[in-house]
Amino acid sequence: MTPTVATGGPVSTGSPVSTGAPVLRASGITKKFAGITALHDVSMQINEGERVGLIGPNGAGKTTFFNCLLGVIPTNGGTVEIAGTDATRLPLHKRAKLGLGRTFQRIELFPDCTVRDHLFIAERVRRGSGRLWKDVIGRGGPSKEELARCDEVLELLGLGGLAEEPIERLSLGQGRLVEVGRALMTEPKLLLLDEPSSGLDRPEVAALAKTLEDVQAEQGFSILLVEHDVELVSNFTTRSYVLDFGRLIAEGPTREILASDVVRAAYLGDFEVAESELDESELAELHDLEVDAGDADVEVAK
Ligand SMILES: Nc1ncnc2c1ncn2[C@@H]1O[C@H](COP(=O)(O)OP(=O)(O)OP(=O)(O)O)[C@@H](O)[C@H]1O
Repeated sequence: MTPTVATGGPVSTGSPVSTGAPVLRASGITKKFAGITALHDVSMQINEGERVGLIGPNGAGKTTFFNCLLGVIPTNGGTVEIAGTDATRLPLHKRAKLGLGRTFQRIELFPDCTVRDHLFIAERVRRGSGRLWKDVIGRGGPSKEELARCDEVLELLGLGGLAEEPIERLSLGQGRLVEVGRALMTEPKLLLLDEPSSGLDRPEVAALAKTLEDVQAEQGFSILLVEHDVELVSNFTTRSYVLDFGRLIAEGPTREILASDVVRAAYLGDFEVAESELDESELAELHDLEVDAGDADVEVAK
């Protein structure tokens, strides 16, 4: 299908969005920092059970958009609806209660706490049971029920055998799964993944993607994936949105989007450099970007 350009709006392939109920509706999100408009009137809809990508060059506004959805930073305009509830004025923790879960790009775990401890703390926060003060004075150990729920999520992620391990003994890939596990304890309707492939090699990325797919199939939440790894986005998501200089320049089925001229020019165009000018690690990164998406192969000037 040939993408069409809507006047003044993003390229759209016109293919239908999944028909599940919306878990996220963001409309007209605008964010200004001193001197720059980081997001101009950006809208997005994600439906039940979808896996959606958000891509764009460095500085395009992906993290800013993510933070606006989560309520980490205030917006200068627009609305955010989570599972049918207007969340525009709600703080972070209330958006989490409505069903927004997240992982961090830089792993934010405590090195000497165990894997199970991380999930247990998330479970306490989810329940808002008011027992956190007891934890502070060392009298708030986990109940059988809480432990069972932590272990259920750890099993789901294939981390059952690592429950007692301190985080510092884990590989980066396992650490990312703990991040995911912590987010799952809040029973998200939409899981926001911030660059989960960062620092992982190809087999680790493939294993992470497979685990996420399996867990999603079991639990039915939706995923918004912010990623630089185009191969992962291409294989993992069915629809994508593309930001460039804070504007939405394309949206639609991921492979069609990646093949569109406007996206290649804005996003992949960054990589149209002579191979001879690249060092080994840059060549490896470029190789990762050579996505076979119909005619979407990245052009490399020889
Ligand atoms: N706290 C801030 N104060 C001022 N400017 C900011 C702030 N956060 C982001 N920006 C600017 O907003 C724009 C969008 O940045 P953002 O980090 O959202 O892009 P990004 O697409 O996530 O980039 P990357 O892929 O490199 O992470 C950039 O010009 C950035 O410099």
